[in-house]
Amino acid sequence: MSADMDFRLEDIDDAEIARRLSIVEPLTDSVRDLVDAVIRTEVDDAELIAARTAIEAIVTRLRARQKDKGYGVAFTRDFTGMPWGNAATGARNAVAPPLRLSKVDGVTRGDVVLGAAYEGPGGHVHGGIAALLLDQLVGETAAADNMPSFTGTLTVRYLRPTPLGPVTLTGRVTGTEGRKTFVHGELSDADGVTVEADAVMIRPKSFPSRDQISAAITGHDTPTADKPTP
Ligand SMILES: CCCCCCCCCCCC(=O)SCCNC(=O)CCNC(=O)[C@H](O)C(C)(C)COP(=O)(O)OP(=O)(O)OC[C@H]1O[C@@H](n2cnc3c(N)ncnc32)[C@H](O)[C@@H]1OP(=O)(O)O
Repeated sequence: MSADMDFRLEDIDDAEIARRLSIVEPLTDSVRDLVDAVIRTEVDDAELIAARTAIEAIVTRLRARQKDKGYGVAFTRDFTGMPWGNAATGARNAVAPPLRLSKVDGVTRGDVVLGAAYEGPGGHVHGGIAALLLDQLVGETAAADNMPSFTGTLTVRYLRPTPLGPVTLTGRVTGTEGRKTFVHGELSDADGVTVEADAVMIRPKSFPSRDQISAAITGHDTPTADKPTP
């Protein structure tokens, strides 16, 4: 991970974050609903074509103003991260299931319902989706002070198929060694663990420090990442 990662300042407070989320999260939910409806609908071809026309009109409206590339990661001045485009948990990303992870007493945990959009084997969760969620889980578990580590190695064991429906994710740090953090993660259904993962998370030597990022987003410097982190 290098210096050209997209960090930027959003000079807003918690109330403004909440206000923005109150607008975009329902929009993202509606798009998830749309994806689910397209998969499961049994309406006739004329209805499908009419739906496509309506969706294309909405896409044109949204593209009236848009970013050049991805959403990037915005930070407030007090270093609250807003990774709203994130593929696993982004608040503006309808590809991501509506997963929110939180850390309590060293255990990261989250609950989410995986519907038709996440199917692999019939009626069951796609293995890549399980790996995606576990990767995010181990990432957030290893993150300290909102500074991410990156996945070096992720070993995933599929113990039994995971039925579509509600699942729980739990992760905990099992050890640290220099810039490496070892994390164990589990994805479970109501009957227990279906997929487990062990990860080596690494704080890259070329990653800018929190101070460098802070300076970059407030316009005093750029996160050149020349100086290795200790
Ligand atoms: C808003 C807030 C959000 C906060 C929350 C954000 C959550 C985001 C979660 C998403 C997680 C992701 O998907 S991250 C994206 C997927 N991952 C990536 O793209 C990573 C790509 N790879 C890299 O960038 C790099 O290769 C690194 C960072 C993995 C390692 O680079 P490095 O820093 O130069 O490492 P290096 O000095 O060579 O090695 C350091 C130590 O790690 C070991 N090591 C090196 N590579 C590996 C490896 N792949 N697997 C295991 N171990 C490794 C070495 O043997 C050494 O051990 P020793 O000699 O010290 O014992």
